[in-house]
Amino acid sequence: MAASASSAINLSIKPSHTSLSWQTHLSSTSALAVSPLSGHRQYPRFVIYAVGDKPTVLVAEKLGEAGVNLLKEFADVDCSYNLTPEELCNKISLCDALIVRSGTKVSREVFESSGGRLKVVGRAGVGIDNVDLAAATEHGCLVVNAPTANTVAAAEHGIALLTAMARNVAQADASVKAGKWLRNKYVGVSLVGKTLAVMGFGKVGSEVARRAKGLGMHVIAHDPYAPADRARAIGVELVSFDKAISSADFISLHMPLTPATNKVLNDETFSKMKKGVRIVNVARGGVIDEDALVRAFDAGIVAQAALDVFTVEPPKDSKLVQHENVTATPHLGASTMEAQEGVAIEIAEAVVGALNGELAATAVNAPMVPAEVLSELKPFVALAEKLGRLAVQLVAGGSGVKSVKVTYGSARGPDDLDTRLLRAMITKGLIEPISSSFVNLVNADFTAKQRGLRITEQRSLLNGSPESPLEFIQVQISSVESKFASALSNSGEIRVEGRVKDGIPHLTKVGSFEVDVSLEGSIILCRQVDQPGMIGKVGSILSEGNVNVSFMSVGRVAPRKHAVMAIGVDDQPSKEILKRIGEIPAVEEFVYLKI
Ligand SMILES: NC(=O)c1ccc[n+]([C@@H]2O[C@H](COP(=O)([O-])OP(=O)(O)OC[C@H]3O[C@@H](n4cnc5c(N)ncnc54)[C@H](O)[C@@H]3O)[C@@H](O)[C@H]2O)c1
Ligand SMILES: O=C(O)[C@H](O)COP(=O)(O)O
Repeated sequence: MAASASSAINLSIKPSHTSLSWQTHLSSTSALAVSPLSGHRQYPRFVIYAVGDKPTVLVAEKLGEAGVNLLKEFADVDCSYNLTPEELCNKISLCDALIVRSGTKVSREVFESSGGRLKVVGRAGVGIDNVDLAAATEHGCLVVNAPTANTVAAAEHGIALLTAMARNVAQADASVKAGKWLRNKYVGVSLVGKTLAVMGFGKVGSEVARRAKGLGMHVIAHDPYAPADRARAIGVELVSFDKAISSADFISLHMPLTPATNKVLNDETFSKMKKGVRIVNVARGGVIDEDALVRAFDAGIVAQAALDVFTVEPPKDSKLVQHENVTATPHLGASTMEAQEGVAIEIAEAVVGALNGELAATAVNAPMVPAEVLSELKPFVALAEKLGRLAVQLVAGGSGVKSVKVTYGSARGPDDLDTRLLRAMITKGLIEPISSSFVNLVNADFTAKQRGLRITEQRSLLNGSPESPLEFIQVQISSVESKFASALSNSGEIRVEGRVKDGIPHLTKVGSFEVDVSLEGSIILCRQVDQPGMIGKVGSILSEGNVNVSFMSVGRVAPRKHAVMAIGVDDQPSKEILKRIGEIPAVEEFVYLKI
């Protein structure tokens, strides 16, 4: 049995194709999108996460009863509140999903302690600043949130704080209860005609703006990412940061806590504000430099502040909380009966869906793939993974699998084919057979980058009908040796190509040889001198070994020259059977591949 042979057919893109290419240097975050969607969407079942018989869900903070009941229909539910970080780390290796609110830090240690079992973190609310998203992604753990159910509650609390602060409600209440009657001390300020700057014009910010307009305020907003037409529709002018803070009588904060918004109100920005400005914060404590706010009170810049959120919660020995011009609430923005019920249902549905293998509409660290795109790509997703598995099993040595080129043959325009899912599944197929990594849509790009695997994607634009999203997928691995030399293209890469036929993935090219074998079970690839009786010889050896053949096809260079036989088998042939195939005189090389 010889080790190699040269390929006689040159695989090239057909003359009718034009070639269009783009390259994706994979990074851990570039392909990930924060969900722009709100509300519930049903995605088709699409198993990406390993699912046990009955998963265990740890609910680490109080969750509305309806949500807990929904979880119980599907999973074993462990409601354990007030866990220390150590207790959480100890428990987590027994859990498939974790549900938290803002009071639990889901740190890198939590993911590391999970031993790979934790597949979903559900944040029963909006802010995900308490979840280490990078660590979640690296560990292939999906993070979902419940972004819509508490919007109105937070906006109402913002308005409650705004009006209570302006009329000293909390301070006056405390003094009356202390037996005092200080009518002159607690003279307030009016809201009507005053300028309110809404910082962060998202879901909560725009609801606050709407309500403040109803109170007769002049509302402006700052949000670098908000669409101007949404602001216009509510009658709000979008302005620069400096204009917003310098012209406002009241400032209400509604942006997420990010590196860009961390301590965005600080000594410098307080110094630009009008004297006597009043500040409301129902977003995140970290957007205000709390020491600078105390200094701004002392300097007479800020007259009052109403704060629902703090850098550290609960705040410890805080000069700020004790300040007489501060109205404080213990992170109550989302705490209405209605919001908590809604959030509990929203997160329970998202977590159950994710454990069932659905792609969550509220995924925070995975690409959002619309339902219709998913359903048409589904057979190609299976093909992509199988081609990755086949290609990597053909590698015999060389400099390691470092550079992989994927070509998608499609009649669709470049903007019409979302390849993130396909790329993730090819990556899964390439990496899982040669490592202990568990690769899914969440961590595929990250895992590839970690392993130094560069995947470039290229489109071969075909002339045919754009009805089907794809005609073929081709996977090429460069700078490696192959254990089946016929799998090498003329330019020396391992090359496999497949198509979907009647919904079933097929291998249609190996190196330069055209074959046609369905990618089910396993495959024997065998190169031989093309001569009569070869199919019979191999077939009878397999049948003597009780190996069922599901599919067989032969691709050849020319009659009586070299041919590659692809044989689909349902059962694993014994070593003895494989040896006997190799001993057939006309067989030049062969390989058995598990798909
Ligand atoms: N206190 C509570 O209980 C409570 C309840 C709900 C939400 N929240 C918090 O309120 C905030 C807003 O929630 P949401 O549901 O409206 O989120 P959202 O994502 O709908 O809106 C946030 C907005 O902030 C904008 N933004 C981002 N960076 C900005 C920047 N540098 N400057 C100005 N704007 C910026 C975004 O473009 C977006 O429009 C979050 O921090 C959330 O955690 C708190
Ligand atoms: O981001 C949020 O949704 C709010 O801050 C609510 O947080 P909570 O769920 O801890 O009340």
